Amino acid sequence: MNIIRVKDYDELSEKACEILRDDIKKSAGCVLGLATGSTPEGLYQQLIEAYNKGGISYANCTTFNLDEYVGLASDDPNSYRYYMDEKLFSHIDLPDDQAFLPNGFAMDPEKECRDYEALIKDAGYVDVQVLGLGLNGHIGFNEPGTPFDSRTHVVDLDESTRQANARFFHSMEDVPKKALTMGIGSIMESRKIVLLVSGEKKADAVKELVNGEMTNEFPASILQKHENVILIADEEALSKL
Ligand SMILES: O=P(O)(O)OC[C@H]1O[C@](O)(CO)[C@@H](O)[C@@H]1O
Repeated sequence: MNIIRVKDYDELSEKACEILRDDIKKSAGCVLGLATGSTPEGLYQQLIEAYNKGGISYANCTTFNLDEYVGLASDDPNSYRYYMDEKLFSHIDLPDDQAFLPNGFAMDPEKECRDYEALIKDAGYVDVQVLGLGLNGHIGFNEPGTPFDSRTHVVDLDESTRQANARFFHSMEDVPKKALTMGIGSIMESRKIVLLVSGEKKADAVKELVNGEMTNEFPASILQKHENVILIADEEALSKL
């Protein structure tokens, strides 16, 4: 794992933007894997700024997001589709029909998961996947105990994950109990992974990620096995290494 140490969150966002921008420029048909949560927000802002300066186009890119809550419509401000539209898609020239997220409102969620896998395969798999890190080591919504070879699937969210995300909802009861997520096996097929971690509260998780044993009780530990992972982390997140 290649670790890039940065001073703070702003530098983390700039560094991640540089990497993605170079990949997008290198391959016009770049397939991007995208994440939600608080951590990539700065990256998306940077990407918008870079786009506004010119010289970069998403017209031939395809994007696949990691996950989506079950039961939230795309116009629900807490859905990840809404998040992506607001924070990135509506500001760049990525065509709507090239931006994919699992449909949390699908009538048949299992079929939706199979179809999502097929779409990723048809696109030639993900070139560069952006990832955040959950406090319990989750990647996407793959909670502890998820098999390393899992494909896109429906998950019951951990109570700790629901609590961590409750800040976005009116009350704890409003936080969905299920989600659709790309599996760990699906994530591992990405050619390159850019993992973003910021802040002191993630320091224990980073220590486990880098020095812990590889176990599905800490899903992100599988990344030790991937040949092309770049961890961009700030000083606080790296403070326990
Ligand atoms: O960046 P945050 O908000 O700390 O979230 C970390 C991870 O948790 C999730 O938000 C899911 O709980 C992921 O989407 C994200 O990668």
